[in-house]
Amino acid sequence: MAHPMIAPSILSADFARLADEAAAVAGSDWLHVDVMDAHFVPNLTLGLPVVQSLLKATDIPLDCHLMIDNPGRWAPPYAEAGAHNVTFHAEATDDPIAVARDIRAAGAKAGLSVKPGTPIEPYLEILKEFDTLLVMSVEPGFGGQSFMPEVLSKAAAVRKLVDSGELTLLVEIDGGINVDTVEAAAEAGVDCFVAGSAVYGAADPAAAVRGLRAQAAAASPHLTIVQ
Ligand SMILES: O=C(CO)[C@@H](O)[C@H](O)COP(=O)(O)O
Repeated sequence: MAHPMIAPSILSADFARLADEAAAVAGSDWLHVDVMDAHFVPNLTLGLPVVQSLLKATDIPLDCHLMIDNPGRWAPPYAEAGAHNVTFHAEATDDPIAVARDIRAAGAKAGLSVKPGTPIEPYLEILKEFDTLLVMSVEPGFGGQSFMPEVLSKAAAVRKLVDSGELTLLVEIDGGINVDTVEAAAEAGVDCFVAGSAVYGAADPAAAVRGLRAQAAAASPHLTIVQ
């Protein structure tokens, strides 16, 4: 049994008030931080200095999702800074194992992310080097897009390997997660749900987090809320 983890994405928050926006989602399991470089994805967000400041402003573990080229160069400093998770894209490097090992050696959990069109089969063998698999359910780059249900087969395939004891990692999903989609993701075997607009667009973001967690727990036999 796993606790359904909710990770609000600050991409949908007010960047001028990040400390307050982190406080607004108290009770979240992780705070998802989208780092975009305008090369790997067609958008530019924030980098290491903002993450260093956020680390001082919140106790919520930071789940840094690097949508950047050359993660081998840029990922370890996020781990050294104190990020809980540092996730990079399979499509951005020829040597994901080396990047994962560097992240872990620097003290963080290592995550591998795949775009919607990237198959998971070529990466199954190396997932033992990772603590999380982040399945993108929208094209990375922007919040507020529609959920792509066709990616759920990837989450389900990895869930099977976790349940059979062949792998130990968390299955995370990112993009278009809201009250209409969270249950399908939970049924597919997701452990951790990133939600941007569904949380920060809500009148009460902390209540939205609790609501998504309760929906996920109710939808899947592998999830139960740990208080
Ligand atoms: O990584 C990304 C987008 O590239 C996500 O983290 C989005 O920020 C999720 O936003 P919503 O789809 O939940 O609005």
